[in-house]
Amino acid sequence: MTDLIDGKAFAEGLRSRVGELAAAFTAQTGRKAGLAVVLVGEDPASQVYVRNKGKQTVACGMASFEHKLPAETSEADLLAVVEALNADPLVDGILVQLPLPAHIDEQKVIATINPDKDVDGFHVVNAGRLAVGLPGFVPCTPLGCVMLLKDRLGSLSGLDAVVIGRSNIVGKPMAQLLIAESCTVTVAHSRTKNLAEVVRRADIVVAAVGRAEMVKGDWIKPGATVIDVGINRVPVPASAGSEGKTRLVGDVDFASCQGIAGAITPVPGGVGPMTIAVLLRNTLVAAHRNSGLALAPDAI
Ligand SMILES: NC(=O)C1=CN([C@@H]2O[C@H](COP(=O)(O)OP(=O)(O)OC[C@H]3O[C@@H](n4cnc5c(N)ncnc54)[C@H](OP(=O)(O)O)[C@@H]3O)[C@@H](O)[C@H]2O)C=CC1
Ligand SMILES: Nc1nc(=O)c2c([nH]1)NC[C@@H]1CN(c3ccc(C(=O)N[C@@H](CCC(=O)O)C(=O)O)cc3)C=[N+]21
Repeated sequence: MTDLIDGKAFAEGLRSRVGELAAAFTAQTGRKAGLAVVLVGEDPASQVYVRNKGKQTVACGMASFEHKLPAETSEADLLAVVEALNADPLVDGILVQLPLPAHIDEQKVIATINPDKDVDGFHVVNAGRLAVGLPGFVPCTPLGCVMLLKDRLGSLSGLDAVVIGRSNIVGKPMAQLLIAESCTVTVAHSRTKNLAEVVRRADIVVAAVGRAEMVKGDWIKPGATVIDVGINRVPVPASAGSEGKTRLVGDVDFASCQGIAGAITPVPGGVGPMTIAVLLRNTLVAAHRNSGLALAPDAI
């Protein structure tokens, strides 16, 4: 039997702990922890994310500041918005939605965010801290994946992990976190030879590819734990009344993994909700640090 890893339920629990600590923060400081989200243009994936995030930030007792800028916004204007947020004492965390329009240099924008407000963990300072094992902000999606893995498996020590994807926001930090958990980590990507065979060695498979249902059940070692990071919107197969409708699927072919994987995250309801819950957690950690308040490392 393949167990379902209920990211939605786990994320709800995480958000309720964040909510309690956010209320305590407000009682102590007389203000709410604040998260600013900057969205440039109308990328559909980012819009899904912003919609869920805004609601959940407020539901956790934190302040949400949304800055929606037109797609034609210049790089200089965006950098000025980020600098204003860096200087704003009510803003603890800053998230600039990626991808940005092609005329804006993403690295330049990320480099402008104060690393102490970089709740996405994308700034080179935080990437470097993660690489050398210093405390800092860790990217939300991979951290959420590790939380689910540890909840399911306990210690990850000595397990073989294959991460498919090597992006700066998911694949690379995911590999760093799994190394820190003492997994033996393989990072696969578009040039990997015999991908199915590589994946078949893994006790843990993390798919972050951006290709709908690419990873098949017969690539999975029986009993392996499968974490599907993919968020792909695909058309519903043609039938009466379904014209123009879409649904979300992951990078893993969920149906063919049934009866083979030991456990698997669904899409939706798996990693996506964890990303937002960890973002709120990181914002609360930032609020404490930026106010000089202590927060036990294992408090959330
Ligand atoms: N659930 C969540 O909260 C989040 C979900 N996502 C989703 O996760 C997925 C990955 O996102 P992201 O890392 O930003 O994507 P990127 O497009 O930045 O990276 C994709 C990676 O997959 C690799 N890849 C592409 N095609 C293949 C292939 N055929 N075989 C093996 N590897 C391949 C690429 O290799 P190469 O480097 O060689 O090009 C690249 O390293 C997407 O579906 C995205 O929507 C992203 C962020 C958050
Ligand atoms: N700076 C930055 N940081 C990000 O973390 C970031 C980003 N930019 N750009 C876009 C991607 C994508 N991403 C998602 C997070 C949650 C869901 C999510 O909540 N998904 C729900 C489904 C939502 C629905 O029903 O449509 C789920 O999987 O259950 C989706 C997508 C974060 N990203």
